[in-house]
Amino acid sequence: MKLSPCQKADILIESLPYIKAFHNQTVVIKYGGNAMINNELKQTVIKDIVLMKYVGMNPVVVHGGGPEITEMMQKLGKEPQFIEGLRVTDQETMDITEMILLGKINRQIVSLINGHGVKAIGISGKDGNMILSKQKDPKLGLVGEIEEIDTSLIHTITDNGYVPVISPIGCGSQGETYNINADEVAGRLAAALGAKKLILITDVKGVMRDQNDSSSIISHIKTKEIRRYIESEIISGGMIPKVQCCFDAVTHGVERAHIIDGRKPHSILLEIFTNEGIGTMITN
Ligand SMILES: Nc1ncnc2c1ncn2[C@@H]1O[C@H](COP(=O)(O)OP(=O)(O)O)[C@@H](O)[C@H]1O
Ligand SMILES: CC(=O)N[C@@H](CCC(=O)OP(=O)(O)O)C(=O)O
Repeated sequence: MKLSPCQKADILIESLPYIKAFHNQTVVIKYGGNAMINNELKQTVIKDIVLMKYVGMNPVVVHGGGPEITEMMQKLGKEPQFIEGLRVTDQETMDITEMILLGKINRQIVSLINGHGVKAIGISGKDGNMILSKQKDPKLGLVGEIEEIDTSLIHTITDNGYVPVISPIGCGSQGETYNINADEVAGRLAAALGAKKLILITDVKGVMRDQNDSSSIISHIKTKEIRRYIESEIISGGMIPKVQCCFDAVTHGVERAHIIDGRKPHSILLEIFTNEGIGTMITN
């Protein structure tokens, strides 16, 4: 369907209230590894982030990369093991994780954003001692739990017009390196930055009552309902850290958190610039 110039102008005008509401506001976007399925879709996600920056918003990107870490571990003959969605991380796994997240995926996202004329800077939670962490549970090895986030480096980056791209790696008080679930980093960071919105991009339509039935999507969840959904096992596996991080964010001042489908082209724009919204919205 080809739009007339007037129809195109109408669409732009429709987005005006959203552009106004989000002007100078921080939006934390967590780009999950499962949603990085092909280069074309990656480009649409990146273009949405670039557009947000050009229209005056302040996007902060936290990326995952679980599937690529798993692939590299298997190539190197290591069997990945997860407990409640978290990767059991020995020293060798930590080295692989840092190499893939910061050395590969972070660099790729930075290059893609830079390619559109917006300047991005890639960092991990170790830079500037940003994400101070401690061991979460000895049985998980070097998996980190966030103790404190120092947002001063992010402010320095954004105040100078750059888009920060953050790998979910934390530092211990004695210089240790920790592997942190990217959803957890995004939720805590959104709260620490006082973000207006947190958007988690994944590879399902949102939270569904029945995972095999995409029409069963739950479009709005209130924080007080989350526990019931987890206890009744409607929400399980990798969706648990996601809703928990949304809970953390919206109970610490973030207005809304959204779980949306990165397989749908321009899902971020649909979420921010249209009335309908997509995926699952979580509010307090
Ligand atoms: N109620 C639910 N609705 C949708 N997905 C769910 C639900 N409960 C569990 N899941 C699982 O959560 C997964 C998303 O988490 P995860 O694989 O960790 O994504 P990501 O790599 O984007 O962080 C889905 O692929 C699905 O298998
Ligand atoms: C402790 C832990 O599990 N860390 C994650 C970090 C990457 C991540 O969270 O990636 P996704 O968002 O793509 O799942 C991992 O090692 O896979």
